[in-house]
Amino acid sequence: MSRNISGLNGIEGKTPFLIGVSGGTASGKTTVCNRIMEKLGQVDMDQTERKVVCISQDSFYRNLTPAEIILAEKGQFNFDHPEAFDNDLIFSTLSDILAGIKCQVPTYDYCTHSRVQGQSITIYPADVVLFEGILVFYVAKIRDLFHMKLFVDTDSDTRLARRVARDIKERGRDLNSVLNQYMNNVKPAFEEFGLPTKKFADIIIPRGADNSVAIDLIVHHIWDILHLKKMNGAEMTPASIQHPYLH
Ligand SMILES: [N-]=[N+]=N[C@@H]1[C@H](O)[C@@H](CO)O[C@H]1n1ccc(=O)[nH]c1=O
Repeated sequence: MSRNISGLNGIEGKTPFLIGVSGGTASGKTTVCNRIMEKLGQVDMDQTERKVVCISQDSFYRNLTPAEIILAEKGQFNFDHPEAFDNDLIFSTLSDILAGIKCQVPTYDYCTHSRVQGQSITIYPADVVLFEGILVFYVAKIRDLFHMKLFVDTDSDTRLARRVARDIKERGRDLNSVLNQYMNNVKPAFEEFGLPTKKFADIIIPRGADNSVAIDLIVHHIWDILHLKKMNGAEMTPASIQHPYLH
């Protein structure tokens, strides 16, 4: 989802500030991204037009083989495993985004467990790009692309309650299949693959989108970095602010 916080003006060729947002299923990753986009608009009103874009890792689920589709329809395919994603496509797409190149992102359908043929979302060059998902920090070459890494740390019982409500309401599931999938795949995969990536985060956000103090701090830091970059980057940067985005 892309949001123009003050008018469309993606800057061709400029390197966007790339933020990775990870956390367990239903931890509030997407809501945190939306709060950051909204608040950046409020903080940044006096700046030149700035474009902020949010992309989901779920858009990059790989195509399944016919046998895997059958497993998925029985709730037995592990969508929480790193190999469920097209990681090479994620890497090449984020690399294009960092080069300021317009690119396409696939459209994924949770009900058919497959990409919608012939449909994609165009991502135009932006100032800030958020990339959110359960395993965005798992693959090192992808993890190393981010200028900032956030981990949304929400209690697992809260996440399960939200997940049950969401999957029944939005993804056409029944209670038993959601709980079985959670116990057999989602929970063990998060403990084996997702939780260990918390150590790569620059900022861990307890309670997710409810934590307005953390989100305000993050938004003001993003604004400072963008503002310093606009003031011709490193030579204007106080020694106290050393950030890879500025060099
Ligand atoms: N099952 N399961 N878990 C994954 C994962 O926890 C979550 C990631 O947003 O979406 C779920 N997911 C992904 C693809 C899909 O076709 N169906 C689905 O339920």
